Amino acid sequence: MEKVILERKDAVDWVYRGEGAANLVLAYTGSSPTFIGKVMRIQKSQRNGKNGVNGNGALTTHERLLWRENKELTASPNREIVEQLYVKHVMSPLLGPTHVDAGMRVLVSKEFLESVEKNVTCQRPAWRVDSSLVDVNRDSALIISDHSIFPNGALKGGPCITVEIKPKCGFLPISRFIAEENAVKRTITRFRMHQALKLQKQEISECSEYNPLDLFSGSRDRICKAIKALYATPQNNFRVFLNGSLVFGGLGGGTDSTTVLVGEAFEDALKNVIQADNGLRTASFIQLVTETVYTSGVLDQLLEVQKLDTYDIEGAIHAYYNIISQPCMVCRELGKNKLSHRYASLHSIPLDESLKIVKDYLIAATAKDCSLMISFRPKEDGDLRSGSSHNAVYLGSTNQVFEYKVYFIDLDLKPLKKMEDYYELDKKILSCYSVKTEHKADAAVRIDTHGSLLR
Ligand SMILES: O=P(O)(O)O[C@@H]1[C@@H](OP(=O)(O)O)[C@H](OP(=O)(O)O)[C@H](O)[C@H](OP(=O)(O)O)[C@H]1OP(=O)(O)O
Ligand SMILES: Nc1ncnc2c1ncn2[C@@H]1O[C@H](COP(=O)(O)OP(=O)(O)OP(=O)(O)O)[C@@H](O)[C@H]1O
Ligand SMILES: [Zn+2]
Repeated sequence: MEKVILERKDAVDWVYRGEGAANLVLAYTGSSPTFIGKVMRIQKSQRNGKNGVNGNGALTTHERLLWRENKELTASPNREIVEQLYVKHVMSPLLGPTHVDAGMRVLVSKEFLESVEKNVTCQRPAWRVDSSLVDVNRDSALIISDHSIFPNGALKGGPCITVEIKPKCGFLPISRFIAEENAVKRTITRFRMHQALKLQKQEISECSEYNPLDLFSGSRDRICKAIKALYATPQNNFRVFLNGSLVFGGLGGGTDSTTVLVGEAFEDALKNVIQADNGLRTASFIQLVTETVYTSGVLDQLLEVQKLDTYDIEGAIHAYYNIISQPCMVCRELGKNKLSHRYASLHSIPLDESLKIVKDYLIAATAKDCSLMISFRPKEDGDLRSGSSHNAVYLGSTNQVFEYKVYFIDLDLKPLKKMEDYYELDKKILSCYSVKTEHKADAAVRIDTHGSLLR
């Protein structure tokens, strides 16, 4: 960890970049070489007093058991160090170290955090301010490379455009532990079903047409379809930054927040990057992102990690109860139901096996929730051979070559306790989706009856 301690006076150098449910991210505007080209990720606390299930402490006893093979994690004195080491020792080897920056921790004083909080409040979305605030009781924050610029600064080496994508789960589960009445999970993506629940809860105003299976398909056409859908309904799955400033998508995470620069304004923002006539740049940009996702193959690696979830929550939840040595609440509920014997086998497996099932499930959960940031800058010599540490991609429509880099962000460790929430949310998503499809089926029958009557 850096020996410096950031004090109140240092807060002015850090400006609001964005946030998610759990963290606030700031960009550096000062002149210290240690921080140039970096962002700071600060943990937040929830105003309702519940700090989610993440908590502030180190690993719980059961989590220590779960991660016992990762000595670095179990030896960590607090959650912040655990989080950083989880990225470094668990996620980075799985996703490829060239795509992950685990960051470095820096000490911060309470006054620094209080000052940062005060400075950025007016830029945060009101609903985020209402629900969370900077946790001023932490004594460190994470310093990570700013993935929305290239390492040598914002503008040196030409303009940089970055797309941030939160792809979510890219496969359909096939676990034999999925109950028959939930078979829809095998054919409809979790993303699509979750959209119905989010719509019902008014978290979004319309359902996205984005299909994660397209993005992960490995087919150029389907990847392009996915990017177009993300552009049409960005929610919290798609953002674009120009030289580190947000130019498209919602500010502050969340699913349906303010969209900045649409249509012509976005076309305009692209003008120094994409050499096409006005009105044609957005289409070329979508092509560039498509081509890069396709040729980089970076999502193949992510999909492999997501697929560590082989049991689905309907299977993994039983292993969870084995680990915490408590009566399985799920089997208890299913008690009188004849289906419960399906899960009996899971309660007689060795502890090691339960630990592996749940550990893999949680690693997969991280991979299903992370985002990737892909940055581009035009390559002046037009040479596809790299010549630098970055890869290059050719954009046919404008005859340009771009250097690009890909990084994963938000690779947080999911707390063990969240298994129960995962099970409950899965039930909610399914029940909301089933009600919706039943309504549709009813309506179809009514139309049909009506139609038949008219014939
Ligand atoms: O459960 P999901 O799929 O809704 O994912 C949650 C995300 O919702 P999303 O559907 O992507 O809008 C959610 O994102 P938002 O807050 O909606 O932007 C978080 O990423 C949450 O993770 P954590 O609790 O901060 O560790 C995510 O929780 P995890 O399931 O990854 O633990
Ligand atoms: N290394 C980085 N470089 C540039 N921008 C970043 C970086 N890390 C995060 N950001 C920006 O900050 C936003 C919030 O960060 P992050 O996703 O880590 O927050 P979170 O609270 O963990 O999110 P979630 O709601 O998914 O839990 C991101 O959506 C991204 O726009
Ligand atoms: Zn059970």
